[in-house]
Amino acid sequence: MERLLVLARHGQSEWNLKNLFTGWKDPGLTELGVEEARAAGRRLKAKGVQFDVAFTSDLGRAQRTCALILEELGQSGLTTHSDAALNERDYGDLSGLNKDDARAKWGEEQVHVWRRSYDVPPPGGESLKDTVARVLPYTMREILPRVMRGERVLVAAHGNSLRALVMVLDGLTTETIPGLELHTGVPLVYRLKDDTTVETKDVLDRD
Ligand SMILES: O=C(O)[C@@H](CO)OP(=O)(O)O
Repeated sequence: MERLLVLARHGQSEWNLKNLFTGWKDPGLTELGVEEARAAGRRLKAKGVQFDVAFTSDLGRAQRTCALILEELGQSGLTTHSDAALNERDYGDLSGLNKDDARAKWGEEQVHVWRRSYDVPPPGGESLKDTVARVLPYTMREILPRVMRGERVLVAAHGNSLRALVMVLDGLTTETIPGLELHTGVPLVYRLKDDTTVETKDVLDRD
């Protein structure tokens, strides 16, 4: 039995392009972001991938990416569950601020810690640990059981909400997770063993 789980970060958003902290704000995709999402769908199609169900967040950039991937696969209208549990990490008071301005104000190191550390939240926002605390229970309850009974699952979400999942799947630690970056529109194709550990992982990177 194939236990297929594909994770895809949304395509470039308007605030990614402007280098703004986004979190729970809800900007749309740029034209490049739309193309990134379609290209991700085409790369999955070239691998012969089809899905039985999809999951995404309550934010439009992820939902649109999910729909564009499915459209490229000829699977528009596939059952898709949206849930805030898969939302990007909340950047709190940093939301809407320019990342370079933030570095100038608080320093490179502090901004890197807020962006990539495990347990240090940005002011008024969520740490990755806080994000794991909502992504993981939802995944264990709603997504993993489907994968384990052979449903082919797509999860179209966000850089940090997917880092929460990749941390667990790849066995990363609080020391190694800061080094993990997920790129826009690059699907991670996981096949799991019957004990839920990872059998294979393919990164369908841009050519
Ligand atoms: O601003 C955000 O919400 C995230 C993802 O775009 O940014 P970062 O990669 O800096 O965590």
